[in-house]
Amino acid sequence: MSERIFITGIGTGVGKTVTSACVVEALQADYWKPVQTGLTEGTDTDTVKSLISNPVSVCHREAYCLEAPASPHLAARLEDVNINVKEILEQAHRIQPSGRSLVIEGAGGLMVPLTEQVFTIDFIQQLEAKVIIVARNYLGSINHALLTAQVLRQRAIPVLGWIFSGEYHSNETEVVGWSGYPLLGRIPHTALVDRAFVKEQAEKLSLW
Ligand SMILES: Nc1ncnc2c1ncn2[C@@H]1O[C@H](COP(=O)(O)OP(=O)(O)OP(=O)(O)O)[C@@H](O)[C@H]1O
Ligand SMILES: C[C@H](N)[C@H](N)CCCCCC(=O)O
Ligand SMILES: [Mg+2]
Repeated sequence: MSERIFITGIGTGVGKTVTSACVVEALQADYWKPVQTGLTEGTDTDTVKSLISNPVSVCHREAYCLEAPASPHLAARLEDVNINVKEILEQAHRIQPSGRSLVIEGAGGLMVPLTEQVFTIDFIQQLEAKVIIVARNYLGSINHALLTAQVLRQRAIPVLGWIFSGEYHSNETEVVGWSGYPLLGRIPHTALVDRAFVKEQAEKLSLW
């Protein structure tokens, strides 16, 4: 089935990339990070490439790789680059694998601006993608998680559900209940994020 699955988060640094690798592995899907910002610690694409072991998945080249570890709109401005969302959407059509899903990872959360006019949530809508929300437990995460769910519901964007990353907290169960979206799984904290861990976690996810 040729689905577009957009991996968003309740913010940045919540585990989207590791979760993307698990979803890619579980579905033998392709992976794409259209806009990468911050290059000093390597790219999410290279991270996912290093974590998947199935022979089918392809990790596609980013549409934009920007130096500054910042919002895409700002990182682009700092490099005098113009992010062209129309061209990114055209690239999405070109790379969509036939008969398999494309896992697309955003930068940060839903309201991160790609340009001064187009926010990540607008981009998701234009991609006609279904969404997986990645959440991590920290003081303040209930608010971030429910705001994310609320905006997706208000924009009638199809949501597959939640994947929680890191240590379990009882808040998870309540956030799932309050949001009305299902729990697809959780990816526990591990001392070593490697292929074996991703393969093991991929087998536990209930994605359909
Ligand atoms: N299950 C896990 N166990 C241990 N460390 C993890 C786990 N998941 C993610 N991490 C680590 O947490 C950090 C942030 O995770 P990750 O890069 O997946 O976040 P992100 O949401 O993709 O961030 P960005 O918005 O920059 O794309 C990384 O150093 C990653 O290796
Ligand atoms: C640089 C980092 N790796 C992220 N991809 C960028 C996240 C941008 C967040 C913008 C914001 O919400 O303030
Ligand atoms: Mg990432």
